[in-house]
This record gives sequence, structure tokens and C-alpha cells, in this order.
Amino acid sequence: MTMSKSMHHTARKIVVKLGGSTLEGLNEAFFRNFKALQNEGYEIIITHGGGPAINRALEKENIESYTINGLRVTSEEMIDIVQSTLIGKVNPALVQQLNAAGIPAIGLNGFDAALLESTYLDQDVYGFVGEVVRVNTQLLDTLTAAGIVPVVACIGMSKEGQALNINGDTVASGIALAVHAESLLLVTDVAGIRIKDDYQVTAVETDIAGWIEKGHIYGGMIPKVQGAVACLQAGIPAVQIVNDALQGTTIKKEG
Ligand SMILES: Nc1ncnc2c1ncn2[C@@H]1O[C@H](COP(=O)(O)OP(=O)(O)O)[C@@H](O)[C@H]1O
Ligand SMILES: CC(=O)N[C@@H](CCC(=O)OP(=O)(O)O)C(=O)O
Repeated sequence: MTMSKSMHHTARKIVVKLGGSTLEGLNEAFFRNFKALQNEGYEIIITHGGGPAINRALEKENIESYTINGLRVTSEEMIDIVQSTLIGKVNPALVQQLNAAGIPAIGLNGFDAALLESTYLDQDVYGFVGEVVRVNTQLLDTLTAAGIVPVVACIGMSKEGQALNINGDTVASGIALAVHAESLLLVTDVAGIRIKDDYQVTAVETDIAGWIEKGHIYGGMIPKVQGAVACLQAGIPAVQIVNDALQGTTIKKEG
């Protein structure tokens, strides 16, 4: 029997999402860990948020904002500010840090080669907030195969060409699903999931819903664990929620 050669690009992939709170000062240890993963043969795709930078830009314009379930309700006047902050400021600053550390990186957002096709999550409730419908994985494959790290800002593009604000964690899990990543790493400002007083080293997917219901997980942690559950259910073996020293919680399907 002969084995047919797969047409798929089969390199092992990791998606790393950098939360807004971690972006400004990535430390040397982070870049070391990053290069170690590349040297092991992993192709890495970076996605990022920028919540704190968006907050500052909105404050400057005296615009108040609020979140529901960790998602920022985004009005028409806000989406322009979100778009220009993430694509114009946060993304190039991160790309610069990577390039300076010797990691060739290219900045992208949902509009580039229709990278993130999106629809409104629920326009009546959230306004200009999107969810990921389709990812141009071919673009990502082409770049990573050429040794270039894609750095994706979490702005989606609707069919009509409208920019949509997508939570960074939602983009990260959407891309991880689309490229069949081996793992998803959500880097944030806390050492993983804290339940009462204890940071969890491991968690199983079935714990998550109850923790949200009881209020142990709230705010910005909600889109992270929801993205994690979607990845685990689609067969991605593990999702990690960690701080910049890569300490935190590993979430798995079963204990
Ligand atoms: N159970 C929990 N464990 C840890 N952090 C939690 C939990 N529930 C809510 N949070 C909050 O989630 C925050 C991380 O989300 P967020 O601020 O959106 O970070 P990022 O910008 O990295 O996406 C933490 O700083 C913490 O305030
Ligand atoms: C819809 C939604 O919530 N969008 C986020 C996008 C930025 C983000 O996700 O930033 P962090 O990774 O720092 O949380 C927002 O407007 O803040």
C-alpha cells in the first residue's frame, strides 16, 4: 500500500496571544522562550490585544466604555478609535520589539488579504463587535513557512468592509482553530486562573462553566476560558493561560 502525500502544510504551530497589559515591556525571558520554541521547529503566530491603550485613547476623547462578559460594547464613534489604536499604535510597537529582538515579524489585521472575515456578534447588544467567521490560513502558512512571524491585531472585517472590534482572546482561539495549532498560549497579567485564593496549575474543561456561573471567573478572564473551551472541544490538546514568566494554568479536556 502506498501512502498518499498530504497536501497540507503540516508544520507544528503555536498561537501566542499577548494581552494589552503585557505588551509594553516584553522581557528578555519572553524572547528567549520564543526563540527556543522556534528552534524546536514550531511555527509561531502572534495575536495581541490592547485594552489599556484603547482605554487611554477613549479617555482622551472623553468617551466612556463598559464591557459585558469581558467584551467591550463598541459604538460607531468608538470603532474608529479602537481600529486606529490597535492597527496604528499597538501593532507596530509590538512588531518593532520583535524585530529588535532578532525575530522577523510582520504586522497584520483582519483586512490584510481578508485575514479575519467577521460578522457582528450581536449588534443590538455589543455594537461594532465581531466574531471570526473565516481565517485566511494560506496567508499565515506562507509567512510562517518563510520564517516570518505574523503579528495579528484583533480587528475583523465584515463582508461589507466594516471594521469590527474582536476581543484579542477570541481572535487567538479562532486562529488556533483555523491553523490546527498544537497549542494556544494566552499571555496575560496574572498567573492563570485564580479560584478563591488559589491559582490553578491545571484545570479541566468541565470546571469552566461552573466557575463562570459562580462568579469565580469574570471580566477579561471570560473570553480567555471560552476560547480555551472552543479549542479543546475542537481537539487542540491544551490551552495555557500564563503570565510573562509563562507561569499559570494549563487547561485540558480531561483530568
Ligand atoms: N478567576 C480569575 N483568575 C484570574 N484572573 C481573573 C479571574 N477572573 C477575572 N480575572 C481578571 O482577568 C484579568 C485578565 O484579563 P484582561 O484584563 O482582559 O487581560 P488581557 O489584557 O491580558 O487580555 C485579570 O487581571 C483579572 O483581573
Ligand atoms: C470586543 C473587545 O472586547 N475588544 C477588545 C480588543 C482589545 C483586547 O482584547 O485587549 P486585551 O487583550 O488587552 O484584553 C477591547 O476593545 O478592549
